[in-house]
Amino acid sequence: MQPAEGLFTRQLPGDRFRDQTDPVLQLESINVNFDGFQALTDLSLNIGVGELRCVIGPNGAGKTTLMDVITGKTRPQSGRAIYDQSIDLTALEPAAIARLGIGRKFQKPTVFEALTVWENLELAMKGDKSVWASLRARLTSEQSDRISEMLTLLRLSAERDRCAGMLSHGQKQFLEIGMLLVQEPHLLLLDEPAAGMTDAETEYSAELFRTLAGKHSLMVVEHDMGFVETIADHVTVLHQGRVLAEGSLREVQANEQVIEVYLGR
Ligand SMILES: Nc1ncnc2c1ncn2[C@@H]1O[C@H](COP(=O)(O)OP(=O)(O)OP(=O)(O)O)[C@@H](O)[C@H]1O
Repeated sequence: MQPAEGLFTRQLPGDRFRDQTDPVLQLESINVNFDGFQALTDLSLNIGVGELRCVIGPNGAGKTTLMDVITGKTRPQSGRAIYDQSIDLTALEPAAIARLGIGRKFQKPTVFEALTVWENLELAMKGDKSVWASLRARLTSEQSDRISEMLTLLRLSAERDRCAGMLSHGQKQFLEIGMLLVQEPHLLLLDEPAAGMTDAETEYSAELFRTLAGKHSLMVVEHDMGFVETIADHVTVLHQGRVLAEGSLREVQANEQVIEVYLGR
């Protein structure tokens, strides 16, 4: 079936066969063991095309390890991570996985502080060249328009010529999300994106993620339940490396085991 127009930012080989209910990512019985410590156990999880999934869980539940498996940083002892219904990510290197359209944002923003906001986006868009070669190469007018649009979306238009190091923590977080978005990812992995943001920035993050879902698939690891409540269609609760519960936030909050893990009852 043809996907809805505008659902994908760039074509993947499987696009013409799928619709929004199809998975972009299928984790199947993933096991990760670190020197005898079992960090993920038989973990299975599907993310739909255009879905916004929140992954929550107490400290040490395995959320970071899960993202590390998807991005190729950690290789599981067993299990598969099928992307685009055909590619097993567990056999690929991190750079190859990024090229397939999987972008990851870590908790701490990593922007080039000495460069301007515009230059940061320009570099991210041009990708793999060295910094100076990249900045010397001219942008096409289409690329410039795309960066301008991104600045508007991120509410950073007034900051375009400021050094990124001068931005607030929240603005740096937005800039880094923009640096991922100009690379047109299909699947975005975001680790506690609202941490350290002001209330207004958190509110805008929620609005931004809801706008991005549909066009991109998003997996958001988050501790802030208020934030999860405002963004998530679907929540997965991890505990001790396993999926403890899955469903709407209301459903998982009513789950006895989840209440026990979170509230210690
Ligand atoms: N390289 C490693 N070697 C040994 N143990 C590890 C390694 N990486 C993670 N672990 C362990 O695996 C478990 C899961 O860790 P992980 O960082 O994935 O949890 P998390 O849910 O992201 O926690 P947090 O919310 O605190 O970030 C933890 O007990 C951690 O100590």
